[in-house]
Amino acid sequence: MMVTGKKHEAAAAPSGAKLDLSHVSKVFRGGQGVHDISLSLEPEMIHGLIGANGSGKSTLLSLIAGQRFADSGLITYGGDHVNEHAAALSQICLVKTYERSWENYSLKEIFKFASIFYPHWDEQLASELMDKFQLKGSKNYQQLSRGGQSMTGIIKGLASRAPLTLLDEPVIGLDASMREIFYRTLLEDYSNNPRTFVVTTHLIEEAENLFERMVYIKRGRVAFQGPVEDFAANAVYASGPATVLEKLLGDVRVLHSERLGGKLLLALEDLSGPAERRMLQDQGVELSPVPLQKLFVYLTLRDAENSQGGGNR
Ligand SMILES: Nc1ncnc2c1ncn2[C@@H]1O[C@H](COP(=O)(O)OP(=O)(O)OP(=O)(O)O)[C@@H](O)[C@H]1O
Repeated sequence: MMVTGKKHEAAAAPSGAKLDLSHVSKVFRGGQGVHDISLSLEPEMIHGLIGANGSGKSTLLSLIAGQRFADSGLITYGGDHVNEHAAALSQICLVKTYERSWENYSLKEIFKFASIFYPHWDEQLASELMDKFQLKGSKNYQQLSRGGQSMTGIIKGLASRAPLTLLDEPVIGLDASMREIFYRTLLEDYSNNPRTFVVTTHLIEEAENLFERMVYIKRGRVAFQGPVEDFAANAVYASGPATVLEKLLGDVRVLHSERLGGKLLLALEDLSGPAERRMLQDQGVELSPVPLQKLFVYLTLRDAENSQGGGNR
């Protein structure tokens, strides 16, 4: 995706602070929530936060933004405890999927409040985005479509220029062209004003090019954190003669299987190394990468099937 555009003239946001979570837990009645999460998010990167429905993404974001208190553990931003330092909070902008506190307010009022709260607010960017999304300042948040409500959140998130911006499912309800506007604007603004983003989404295929780092949450625990490439590196599609690949069916490493005539397609995790890859290729099996979205779907389905047990990821 091309990233071009002019620089906006808002006050430069201090960037580069690190977010650290140490043994953070928040457990709701029923046992769900987040459990013993330790994470360090490198500054000035776009981090993807992915996980199945109910895995704890929104809970984690609200803890980071200081909007919930953890039962245990410590969250610091630039060394300051997020629940105790108002200064740290004005540097962190959380955009929720739906903002109850915005009900009864017009967009003009919402952005006015935001401009007071966020010291690096960029009015010019906010008004450009309102034009791009064809939003009127006089409209009430509640009167907007689901997509319009997401656009309002996106404008708050981007125009806040907060050094740490947390976007919880920002593209819900947006059609394909509006999602494209969002992805392009995010990249453009990030490149002109580097800062840290954490973005959750279920549309991984679309967003994967945005992400430099990824955190994968499984049932409230961090199952993976690191570069996106590393997440997918150990999985491979193997497509070839059923007679060869059938021997692997039943192997715990098989994430997915599909028959196509006399051929079998397997998604395999953790092939033991180049020797095993060569051995399969010598028998007419083609190996290719598993797209991130597919891998996520296979892992999530396996997780749901084995919810009593536990895999590595
Ligand atoms: N206030 C609450 N009281 C009780 N349980 C809660 C509360 N908030 C969240 N939970 C539970 O905690 C778990 C994690 O919820 P959370 O909203 O963080 O998941 P999520 O990964 O954001 O899900 P989704 O992708 O569906 O938005 C879920 O099982 C949810 O039902």
